[in-house]
Amino acid sequence: MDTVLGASFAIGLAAVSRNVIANTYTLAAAAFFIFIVVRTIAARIARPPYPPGPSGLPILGNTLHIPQFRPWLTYSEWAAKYGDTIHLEALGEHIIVLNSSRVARDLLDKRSAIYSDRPHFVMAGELSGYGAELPLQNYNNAFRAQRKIVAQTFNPSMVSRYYHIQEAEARKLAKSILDDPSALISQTKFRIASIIMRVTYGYTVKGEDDPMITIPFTSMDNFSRATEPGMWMVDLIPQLKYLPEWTPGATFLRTAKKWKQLEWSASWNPYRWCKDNLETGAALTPSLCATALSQAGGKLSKEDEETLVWAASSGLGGGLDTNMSTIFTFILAMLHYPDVQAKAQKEIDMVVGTDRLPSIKDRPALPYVRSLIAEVYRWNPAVPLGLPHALSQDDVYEGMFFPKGAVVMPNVWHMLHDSAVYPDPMAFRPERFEDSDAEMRKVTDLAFGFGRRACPGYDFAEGTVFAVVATILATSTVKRAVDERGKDIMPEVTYTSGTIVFPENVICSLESRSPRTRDMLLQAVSLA
Ligand code: HEM
Repeated sequence: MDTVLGASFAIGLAAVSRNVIANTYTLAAAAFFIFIVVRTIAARIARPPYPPGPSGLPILGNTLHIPQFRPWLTYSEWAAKYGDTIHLEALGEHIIVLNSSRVARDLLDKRSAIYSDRPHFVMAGELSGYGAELPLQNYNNAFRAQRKIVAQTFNPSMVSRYYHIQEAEARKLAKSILDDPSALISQTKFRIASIIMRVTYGYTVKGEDDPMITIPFTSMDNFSRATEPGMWMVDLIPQLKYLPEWTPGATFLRTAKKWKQLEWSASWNPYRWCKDNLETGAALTPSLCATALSQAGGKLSKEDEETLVWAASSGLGGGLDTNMSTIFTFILAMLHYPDVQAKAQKEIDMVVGTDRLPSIKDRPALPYVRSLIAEVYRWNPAVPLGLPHALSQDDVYEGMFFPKGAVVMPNVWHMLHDSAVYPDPMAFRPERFEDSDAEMRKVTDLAFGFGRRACPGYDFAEGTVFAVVATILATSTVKRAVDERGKDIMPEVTYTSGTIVFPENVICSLESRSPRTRDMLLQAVSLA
């Protein structure tokens, strides 16, 4: 009996203590939950509010609000409702859109010490190998070392050494479009790539199917796919990167591996060619790679060699599509605004004369052509939302809280279409600058990015764009192409979506301005 009582007592005691333990856990969990809620609310009360923006759904936040197609237009519309600074939150990621040049300057330029990081792309940056390249590189020592090399090669005092290369390719481009207008896109790509390969590796491209450019082209296409927003689940759930490659559904891992190998070849092949051909003299100087290698006597530490490889390969990545987009926008503008074209041609004829082709050194004497180019950058900037920056520590600006890690996107398109600054912003009007270089510079200061991440190829790009625009205007007139029924084709002013945008369906024909301009062009091409 005692044993039974004792056993029942023991069982009862055990039950009571299990209950007490269970209750204690429940209480502890509840207390912890309340602590987290109170702490979050307290933190929210203690810190200033986020900038205004559309209110989000629980958990998803603004995920469904984020525009995928030509997002700069939606953000531009939102500017009327939310103002210069818009806050969005998607699955815990904070996005800040800047809609005014004043705010972009205050943050991205003046506070660039903390606004110069890049967002983390798992698929593109980590898995596919593009994170080593300057445009995606985090704001760290590797970034500084690469950026120094690129800046040294393309700084304003260096760029005149490349003028003859830019002019020669511009002449070849004008002649090939004159001969075959349907080659506009392929020839522009080929000629711009030829300029960049020459000044980066001292390499002379052999033809449109030269693997030294076709491999980087494929790699750049892969890059666009790897950075496509919302395309890769692993960017939302980074832990997926730890899946074994054979896991069903993990094809992205195999794709990334292939892309990484190709990116590796795209970057190392031209570098190795340059290194192997320094002594033969085939790798020409001055050029980013050949000059750096010869200054180092052909011998670099492993770390310095990697820095050079990735710095060099950022030239095509940064310069190809941006230049192409700008040239196509110029063509589109000339089709829609023939009076602007005629006025620019008249200026070239008056200043340069009709006995020689314009050179990049003529730029200072051609204010209308400079204004026309500035208007191209303003009318339809190649990178309408800039490249996203990321914030490396918490910040407070005009009473608003910007959290560490936030992605900061300057809506350059909106800034350049602010009717208070640029009346009738959709019209192409170089006259709006009144020949003032300071006013033109306000445009390029936005179109080429901000602070410590601003485009290091700016001065060089200005040379290429000027050489192409001035050569085409001096020798030819951009006209509408004609379809098979003899009807003029006028491409609409519509653009693709994406980080770097292109006019859709750009098509034109070129007509020699005179037999004399045609002869001069042929002669320039045969000498080049
Ligand atoms: C019309 C031509 C060009 C335009 C409109 C343009 C525009 C831009 C823009 C908007 C950025 C982002 C800046 C930022 O993050 O705030 C950028 C970055 C960059 N550009 Fe350009 N660019 C052009 C030509 C070039 C050329 C010719 C090169 C090289 C030879 C180049 C190399 C780069 C590089 C390496 C970066 C990344 C810089 C970094 O992340 O620190 N760009 N460019």
